Amino acid sequence: MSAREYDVIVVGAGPVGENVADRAVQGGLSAVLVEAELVGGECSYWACMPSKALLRSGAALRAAQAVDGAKQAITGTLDVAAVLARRDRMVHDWNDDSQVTWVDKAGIDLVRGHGALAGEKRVRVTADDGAVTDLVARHAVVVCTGSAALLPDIPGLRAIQPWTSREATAAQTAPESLAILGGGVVATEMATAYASFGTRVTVLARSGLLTNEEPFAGELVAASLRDLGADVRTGVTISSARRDGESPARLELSDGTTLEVEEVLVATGRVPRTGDLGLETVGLEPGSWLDVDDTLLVRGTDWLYAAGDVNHRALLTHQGKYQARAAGDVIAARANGAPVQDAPWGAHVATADHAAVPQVTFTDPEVASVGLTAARAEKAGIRTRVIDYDLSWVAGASEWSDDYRGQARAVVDEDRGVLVGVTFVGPSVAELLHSATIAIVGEVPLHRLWHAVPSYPTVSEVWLRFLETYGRDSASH
Ligand SMILES: Cc1cc2nc3c(=O)[nH]c(=O)nc-3n(C[C@H](O)[C@H](O)[C@H](O)COP(=O)(O)OP(=O)(O)OC[C@H]3O[C@@H](n4cnc5c(N)ncnc54)[C@H](O)[C@@H]3O)c2cc1C
Ligand SMILES: NC(=O)c1ccc[n+]([C@@H]2O[C@H](COP(=O)([O-])OP(=O)(O)OC[C@H]3O[C@@H](n4cnc5c(N)ncnc54)[C@H](O)[C@@H]3O)[C@@H](O)[C@H]2O)c1
Repeated sequence: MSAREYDVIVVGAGPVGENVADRAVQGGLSAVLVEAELVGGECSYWACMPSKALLRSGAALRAAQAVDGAKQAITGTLDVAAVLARRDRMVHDWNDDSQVTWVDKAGIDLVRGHGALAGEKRVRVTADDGAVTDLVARHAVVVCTGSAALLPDIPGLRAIQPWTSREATAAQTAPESLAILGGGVVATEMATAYASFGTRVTVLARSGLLTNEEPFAGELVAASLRDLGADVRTGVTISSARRDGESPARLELSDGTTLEVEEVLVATGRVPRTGDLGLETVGLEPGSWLDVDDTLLVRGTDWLYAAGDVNHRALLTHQGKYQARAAGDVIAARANGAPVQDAPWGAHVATADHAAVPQVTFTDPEVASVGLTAARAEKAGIRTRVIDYDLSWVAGASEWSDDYRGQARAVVDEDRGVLVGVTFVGPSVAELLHSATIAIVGEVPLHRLWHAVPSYPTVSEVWLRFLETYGRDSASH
């Protein structure tokens, strides 16, 4: 059977693959998506969307409980079955019909099955029933296969069939008890969700919580998890695990204690989904993250691109979709012989991956950060000044809640007079973050930020407090 030919073949129809194909088609090219599971990927069905749905109801309840007058109206507790049903609606009951309709309308072809490289510009797709479709690309193959949960090599751990993020986000009931291994984003979000369901949660974090963030972020999240009833243990990990039949899992911990729990969630990071991708047919190492340049081209090739989690630049949907726009557009530009804008901040490069990656962790309080932490900025050799501000001191915070707890930090590059990092920790700070992203990407000088006046009384007045704390030269003259 002869191979079907397209300008661009995209392997993996998660949020990133969908966007690469869309941009390529908008650039006048033909594109095909290859998908082994559900169109929409991990993000739509087992990650961003279901996890946020599991968190939102508890956050809404606690927000109302923090305001006198509203709290008196609350007489019940979280309805866990209703939360899970809302999550089911959010993931369309794990049915991808609506996304397939979008792909079709966007003018993108779809081939279902497992895709693997079969030499330069060639992809072989094997469907569940064993049927094989061979594809050949005129211009580019783009790998957007994402990542999967990493299971550390701990004796007995695999045998007890622990939950990963997939089982935690797709659960149909809340277990009575849950141990969570890890202190990162998945661990803290799922600890928040399950603790609010009434599950007895134990977090086992070998270092602190959210150690990639400013130190106060993990401290505030740990305190609030404890308020929710979770047992947060740091400096400890699982040494071995065992489960007999249907009985609880028995965990031996590194501090010599034991823990018996109904379920164990392993949230210790990700591995690339490249193990069975045929990388060896093009001289690359199976199972490795794909190293790309700023146009998302895999180094050492002129036809293979990788975008999203699989290139390990920033494991976030929005950042992967940003890369996808650059990749789809640069493939079209190169195919059409149009100029390539690959200078920093050009249309065809993912410069923000290095300078301004925004991330919100939807714990309670939320952690919203962009750019460098103070420690990272210092390590990068930037002459910094750190501005700290207690978010509860702004008028908007006291209006928002009767017990507002939050903290904010801005990191200034003293030589350039611009911000290089901002972190907000507090209730509902997620929506504040984009202001900081714009300030960093736009390299807005601090003296100009004085003219960006935040509305009174909103939490965004923290921007004015940052500036007042930093000081204004003209005040002393
Ligand atoms: C619990 C959890 C919560 C998260 N929450 C957020 C959040 O709130 N916000 C955020 O920005 N990020 C979040 N993330 C991260 C986010 O899910 C990922 O960054 C995002 O899904 C990456 O998109 P992607 O398209 O690169 O990969 P994926 O979404 O993983 O999609 C890859 C697709 O490729 C397919 N595929 C893989 N191999 C093959 C193959 N060989 N052939 C054919 N198809 C293949 C897969 O089936 C899948 O559909 C979360 C992650 C987790 C685990
Ligand atoms: N809201 C969001 O944007 C969101 C939500 C969930 C996940 N994500 C993304 O998904 C990715 C994966 O999240 P994650 O939480 O799995 O990874 P992570 O890298 O955030 O955290 C991993 C945690 O596991 C610990 N760990 C690693 N190996 C271990 C071991 N062998 N034993 C014990 N502990 C170990 C680390 O110390 C760390 O605390 C992240 O990069 C994150 O950005 C984003």
